[in-house]
Amino acid sequence: MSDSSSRPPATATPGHWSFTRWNTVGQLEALEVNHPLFRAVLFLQGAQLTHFAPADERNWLWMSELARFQPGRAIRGGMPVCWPWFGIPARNAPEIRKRILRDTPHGFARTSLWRLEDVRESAHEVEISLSLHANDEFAAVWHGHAMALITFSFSVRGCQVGLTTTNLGRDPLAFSQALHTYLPTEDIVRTRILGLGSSQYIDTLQGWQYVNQEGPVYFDGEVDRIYEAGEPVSLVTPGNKRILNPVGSDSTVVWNPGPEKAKRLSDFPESGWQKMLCIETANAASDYRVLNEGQSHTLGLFLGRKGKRP
Ligand SMILES: O=P(O)(O)OC[C@H]1O[C@H](O)[C@H](O)[C@@H](O)[C@@H]1O
Repeated sequence: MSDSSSRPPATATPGHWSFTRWNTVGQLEALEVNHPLFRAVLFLQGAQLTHFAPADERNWLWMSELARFQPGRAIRGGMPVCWPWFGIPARNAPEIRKRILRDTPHGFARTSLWRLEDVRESAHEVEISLSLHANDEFAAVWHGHAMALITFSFSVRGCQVGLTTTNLGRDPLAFSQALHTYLPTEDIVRTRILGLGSSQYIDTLQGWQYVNQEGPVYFDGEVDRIYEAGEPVSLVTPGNKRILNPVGSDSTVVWNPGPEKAKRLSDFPESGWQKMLCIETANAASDYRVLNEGQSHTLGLFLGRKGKRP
């Protein structure tokens, strides 16, 4: 269900662009970028990217065929923004937990309406910025005052994302977060991640104990790990090689629900776990951040082809 037009939704700043237009998908507004060199789809809800690919290539992001596009409902797939906390509140540091008033995972940014700040287009690149002002409007959910500004830069080389958090409150702000990238694979058991080989991880499925990673990460069933590493990683699937270079991150979450959890997940096909995985560029577990009044921190990533740099 999609209605393409260049008419902005009532809440958005109008703009005149060559490659970017408004599109309604289900009940949500999205910006659709159809540049001669690449295509992208970015939702105002959650500032969630659901599609990025160079022209004539398939989506570099995995999207659930059961995803629903409804106000207040997390979109299953693409690149959800987990902010201002990652994971379940109970597993966050006390300074983060004390600000959380509703027991929902991954914060409220992914289900909130972001504001379009800017669209900048050129012959080689399109940049889109959106903001979320977390103030009294979120007082029932979270106690704090902060601004999130996210910028996506799309080019034929790949997709760059920068999420800057600024503490607008007086007290120190502790927060955790992730750019929760869903990636496709042709076959999860023939998929591996390189670059995490000399780190340790928290295995959330084994009582949150620390485990040393040796060699590439392989998948054979459910995987849910927080690596204490912010190094560039490579994803090698039977058909593709991608790189994911983090910025401002010292933790990387690797997740695949496996066959049992797949049945319990919302908007997720039962066999979907065989065709996807998540590599989440994060500030999670002990890598959470604290900002004093007026300070900012940027978490970012570059998703590209292996062997090519931004
Ligand atoms: O179902 P969601 O709230 O979107 O969470 C999906 C997944 O996100 C992260 O990767 C967590 O580590 C997982 O434990 C969780 O299942």
